[in-house]
This record gives sequence, structure tokens and C-alpha cells, in this order.
Amino acid sequence: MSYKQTMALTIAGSDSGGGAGIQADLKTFQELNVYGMSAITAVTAQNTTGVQGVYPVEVEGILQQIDSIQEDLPPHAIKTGMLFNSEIIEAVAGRLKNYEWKNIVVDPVMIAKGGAPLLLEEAVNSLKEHLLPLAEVITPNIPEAEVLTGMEIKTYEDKINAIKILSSMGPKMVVLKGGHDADDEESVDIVYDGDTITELRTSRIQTKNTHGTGCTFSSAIAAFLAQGKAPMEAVRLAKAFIQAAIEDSLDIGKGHGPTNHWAFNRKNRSRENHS
Ligand SMILES: Nc1ncnc2c1ncn2[C@@H]1O[C@H](COP(=O)(O)OP(=O)(O)O)[C@@H](O)[C@H]1O
Ligand SMILES: Cc1ncc(COP(=O)(O)O)c(N)n1
Repeated sequence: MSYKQTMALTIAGSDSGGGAGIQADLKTFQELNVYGMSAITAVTAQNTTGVQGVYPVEVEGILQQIDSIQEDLPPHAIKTGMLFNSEIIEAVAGRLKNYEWKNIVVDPVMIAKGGAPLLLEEAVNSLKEHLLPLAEVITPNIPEAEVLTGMEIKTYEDKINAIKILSSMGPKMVVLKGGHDADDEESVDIVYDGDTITELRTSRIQTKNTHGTGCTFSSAIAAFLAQGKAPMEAVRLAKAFIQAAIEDSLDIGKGHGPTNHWAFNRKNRSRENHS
């Protein structure tokens, strides 16, 4: 019997603690029945309390990983996470363009939850100029959207203005994530496809265990795109995936524990068993 295996690639940094970065991405792909591949851009020494070290991989080594994948295992979707500096961003963007890869999700990772920089300041313009225009979906959180647009985002009106500026930078869809609005009773992600604004609302879960939420969310979007879902549907499903993963987050480590990648399937299975 022939079976089309869906495949996705993450181009991102490694989190030794397993909760964010490449590790979160591969766990998400696996849970969503998507064969996961990785091109590692940087190795971080990291755990739930913070980032203890950052070691970028040489650009040649990053490109070789991408070339090896393209030659033998072309992906149906790609997600980018931590890219660290402008040299890496421009090299990766060059390959994405040359290989004409579709279904690119760009998570513009800048700062780890504990405050450690995962992107150098000098790299912000490269991100805007070279990577955002290639994206099907970008997923900035509010601080990242402030850096990318150069504006302060406080009110709902600010969010809508920022989304429109981000959209003018070239991605087909912008998802402005609401995880950082700690006072809000809901976690509201605002989606803009260049035409319509859609709000995705879920109840805010009171937990300190949110390490890797952004990585997990963006890789879930990539997995659903790889499966052939339309972008809006992929974002809606990813929001359900991350909600379940935070609801059931893992209270491990001394700091911000990771989300639970099994939770979405477990929830769906128990729903099926009860119907
Ligand atoms: N406490 C929470 N309760 C419910 N959803 C959350 C919570 N924190 C984050 N999210 C969701 O997780 C996803 C990632 O958002 P966010 O935490 O803002 O990203 P990042 O990790 O990049 O800062 C978004 O869909 C957001 O709405
Ligand atoms: C290697 C790596 N990449 C990304 C993040 C951001 O994590 P989050 O999803 O919590 O914003 C991280 N902490 N480490």
C-alpha cells in the first residue's frame, strides 16, 4: 500500500532542557504524525531556569544540513525559530528561496523567557528584509512585534496597527500572539491575512510553566500546513494544540516548566472514547 508520509523541517536552536527550540518542534511534529527533520542553528545550554550558554553553529554547517535534507527528504513545511545573527538569517533565507520551499512559518524568536538574547540586535533588519517576505505565516509575540515595527504596543488599536505594518513586510499571514498580556483573562491571538482580522480566544491558564509555548505553537502550525490544511485552519488547530499543552503543562525543574506535547492527542482520544 502506498502511503504519503508528511514531512516537516525545523531550522532552529537546540534547547538542552528539551522544552523549547528544536526539541519542542520535533516533539510537536511527532505528536501530529508528521515526520520531523532539523537543521540546528545554535546549541544552547538551557534548562527551566534560563539560558546558561549559546554556541552558534558555523553557517557552512547549517547550510549543509539544509542541503542534505533537500537532496533526499524535501519537506512539505518548514518552521524557523532561533537564528541568532544576520549571517545565519541571510544564508538560511537564501536557501529557502533557491529551493522554492512553500509553507514557511517564521517564529521571530528574540529573547528567552528568562531574558537571554537569542537574536543579536544587528540581525533585526536582516530578519525583516530577507526572511519575513518568504513566510506563509509569522508568529511574533508582543515584544517581538514591538522590535520589528519600532512601535510601542499597549492598546488594541496599537495591535491592529502593528499587525498591518508587519503584514506590509511581506508575510501572507500575521499571528500576533497574546501570551504576554498577563492581565487579560483570555489569551487572544490576532490573525491578519492582509484582508480580514480574526481573533482566536482561549481562557488564560494560570501557570508558570510556559517554557516553549511559542516554539510549540509555530511548529504545530507548520505540521498542519504540511498536512495540507489552509493557513487559517492550521493556526486554529495549533491554538487548540498549545492550549491543551499549557493546560497539562509539566511541573518539572526549578523554573518555568515545559508544555506537554502529549496533551492534545490525549484529550482528543478521551473525547472519542466518550462519544
Ligand atoms: N497562560 C496562557 N494561557 C493560554 N494560552 C497561552 C498562555 N500563554 C501563552 N499562550 C498561548 O501560547 C501561544 C504562544 O504565545 P506566547 O507565549 O505569547 O509566545 P512566546 O513563547 O513566543 O512568548 C499563543 O497561542 C498564546 O495565546
Ligand atoms: C533554543 C531556543 N529557541 C527558542 C526559545 C524560545 O522559547 P519560547 O517558545 O518559550 O519563546 C528558547 N528558549 N530556546
